[in-house]
Amino acid sequence: MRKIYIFDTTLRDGEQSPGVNLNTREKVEIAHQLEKLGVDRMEAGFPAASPGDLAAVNAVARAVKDVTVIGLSRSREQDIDAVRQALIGAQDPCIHIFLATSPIHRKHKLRMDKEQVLETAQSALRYARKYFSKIEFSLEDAGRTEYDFIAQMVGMAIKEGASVVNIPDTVGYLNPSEYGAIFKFVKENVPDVEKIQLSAHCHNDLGMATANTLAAIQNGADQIEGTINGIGERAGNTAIEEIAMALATRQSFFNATTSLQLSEIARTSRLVSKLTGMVVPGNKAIVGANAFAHESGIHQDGMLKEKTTYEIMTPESIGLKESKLVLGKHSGRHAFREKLIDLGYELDDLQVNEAFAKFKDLADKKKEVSDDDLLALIEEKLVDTVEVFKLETIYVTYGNTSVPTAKVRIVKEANEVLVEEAEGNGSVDAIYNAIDKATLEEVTLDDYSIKSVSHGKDALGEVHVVLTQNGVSAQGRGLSTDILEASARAYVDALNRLIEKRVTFSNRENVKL
Ligand SMILES: CC(=O)SCCNC(=O)CCNC(=O)[C@H](O)C(C)(C)COP(=O)(O)OP(=O)(O)OC[C@H]1O[C@@H](n2cnc3c(N)ncnc32)[C@H](O)[C@@H]1OP(=O)(O)O
Ligand SMILES: CC(C)C(=O)C(=O)O
Repeated sequence: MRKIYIFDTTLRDGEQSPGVNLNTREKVEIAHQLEKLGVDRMEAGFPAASPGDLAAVNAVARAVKDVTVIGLSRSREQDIDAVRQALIGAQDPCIHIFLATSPIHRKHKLRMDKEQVLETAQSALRYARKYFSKIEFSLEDAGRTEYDFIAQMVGMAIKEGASVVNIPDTVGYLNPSEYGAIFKFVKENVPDVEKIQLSAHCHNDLGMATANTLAAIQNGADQIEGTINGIGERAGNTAIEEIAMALATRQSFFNATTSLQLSEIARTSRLVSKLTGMVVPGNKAIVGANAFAHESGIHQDGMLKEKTTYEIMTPESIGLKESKLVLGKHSGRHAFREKLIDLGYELDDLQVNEAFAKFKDLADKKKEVSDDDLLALIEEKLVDTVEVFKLETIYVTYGNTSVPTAKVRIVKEANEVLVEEAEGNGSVDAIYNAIDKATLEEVTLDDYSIKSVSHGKDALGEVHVVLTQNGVSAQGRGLSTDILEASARAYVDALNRLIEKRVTFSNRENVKL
């Protein structure tokens, strides 16, 4: 199996993401983690960019031991000197020199013709060769460069002592068959190409960075360049974790592997996200929060029966603990029952069905149903109370300059419909006055408390009330994503419990008689 060398440029091209600025301490922390991940080479920065970056590259060079540390340089002596200074103390230093080769860059940016580009790169390589035994040369914007000029530039770089030649798709313009074809062409047409390693470096402007990099591997690339989480200039670079997992998951197809410790991927991704401030989208391949999460009932059922139905790789392989079955409105009974078992509840079919119906109602109102929401629902369901009064609807009008009013519709003993309206000194007071009017129960409210069961704006609110009637007290509990509805439910629940107590007491007295 072919080994593909991993050139990580999180600390250079990744840092070129707008808004990202890593200080020396942060660069060193990421570098240590990249070393644990097992990258072969790491580009620590662009030393000529600023004294701060030069110092940071130097700190990385001194900090890591088992990785080649690289500094980027234009084809200019002053940049090469900055890399020399930055890599003092590195165990295995390497300079990365680049020059653009495409007609657009030649004409508008460099204002050079082909001959000048060739000579500028040649003299930079000659100068660098005096100080570095390892040199990578990049043909910036190779993706839009004429084939014959690519061949000429690669041939020159080989002659001038480059050990790696990189053929970047700098602006993410190519598709996989076009990018792969360049590698095939170079392999077949450039003399002595076997003396060097060929490298792929892709950008994600059209979302094809990973596909293009894999195409390069299939066509002979020895090294791939990329960043953790795919961060980088504009739409970013090839995500290293995607290449590593594609090669690992489809090993027999690509017949290529890396030396990465795959189980360090998740940790590395989290660290890079934290220190760069670049949040990983939930649906990002491999490292997004949803990459191993399943929400829909049919998928969850499949996962519970056999994980390979919906997972082509395991979360453990990238260092995560386990897959997640997220309960939401698309979930089914299998996953719901499994979650209840996890939470310590073994319910019979009837109880599961009742709780499931309540859960679906809640899931229609909430994006995700948390464990706390479920516990609250289940515990409410498990206590059987006789429902003399059942709250059907409430309607509240409130304005800070008007008197709050509430209208309730309550069904008594499953057949009598009670509808009443009342005012109050607040919305909850108006609701409670309307319930009193409808039920004709005379009670005093001894306690009212409210708390949030879960987090966020759509959290379930839980209201507790204590009602007293003729010296007998009962508490009630109401749950809803709306606190007024939770308040009404708690009140009606307490009324039902009071009535239950009343019936129990009178039965006891009858027995005594
Ligand atoms: C594809 C890539 O990702 S390449 C890396 C991109 N990264 C960066 O640019 C980050 C670091 N850059 C910087 O800090 C600054 O651009 C510096 C310090 C390198 C240079 O700053 P300045 O001297 O002010 O030049 P500025 O950035 O405005 O212009 C770039 C100059 O370099 C030239 N240039 C661009 N690429 C190269 C190259 N590979 N080799 C030689 N010269 C180059 C441009 O033609 C331009 O030259 P000019 O001033 O004669 O017109
Ligand atoms: C310096 C080179 C390799 C680069 O970053 C690019 O072409 O995107």
